[in-house]
Amino acid sequence: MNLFEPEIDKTKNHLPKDGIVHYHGRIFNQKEADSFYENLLHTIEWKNDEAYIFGKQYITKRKVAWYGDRDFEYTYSNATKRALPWTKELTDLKKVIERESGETFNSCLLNLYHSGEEGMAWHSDGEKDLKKDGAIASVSFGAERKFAFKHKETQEKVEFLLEHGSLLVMAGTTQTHWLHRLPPTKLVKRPRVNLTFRTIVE
Ligand SMILES: O=C(O)CCC(=O)C(=O)O
Ligand SMILES: [Fe+2]
Repeated sequence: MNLFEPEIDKTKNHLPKDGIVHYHGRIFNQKEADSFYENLLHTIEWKNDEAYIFGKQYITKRKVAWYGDRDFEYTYSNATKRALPWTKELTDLKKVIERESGETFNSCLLNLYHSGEEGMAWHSDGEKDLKKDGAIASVSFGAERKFAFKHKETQEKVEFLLEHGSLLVMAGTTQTHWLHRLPPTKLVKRPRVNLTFRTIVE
């Protein structure tokens, strides 16, 4: 037992109702996490995201990339994207995440936030291409950032600090009843890479 780091209960549901969120904490040690972080920054085909809102095109500062088992098409914010084939590191990472979470995934959306000024607004990942109530595994590398859930009716909030090399799993009816966001902050200057492993239905 480590007396200095609090034990994390990976089986604890952090949502009080209407969904399941498990936080596994840091599942990679410092060296492994540093290595994935550097590797992902340099090997992923990062692109600025585009969204169409009321027909007007917006380009995000945050960069994104999408990988999958096949060249899936995936639509959100009225823009259609096509998945790239898994890289060696993503395949390795996916295996570890599937073992740790007990779930399987066929695609991954990656986000690169250059600093705390970039975040993601309240949303849920309930697009029609996604498996209904399918688990989403969120892996974080780089700067530690706050991550929040808000219940769609009661506005109840649950917050996390997503650490370097950590895993958070959203499951059950989480996307139906809860929103989540990555709040922007002036306090964080370093980049963060996030991967969300998902299941697309064909
Ligand atoms: O960066 C994060 O931690 C969350 C990303 C997210 O919610 C998404 O890609 O749908
Ligand atoms: Fe999301």
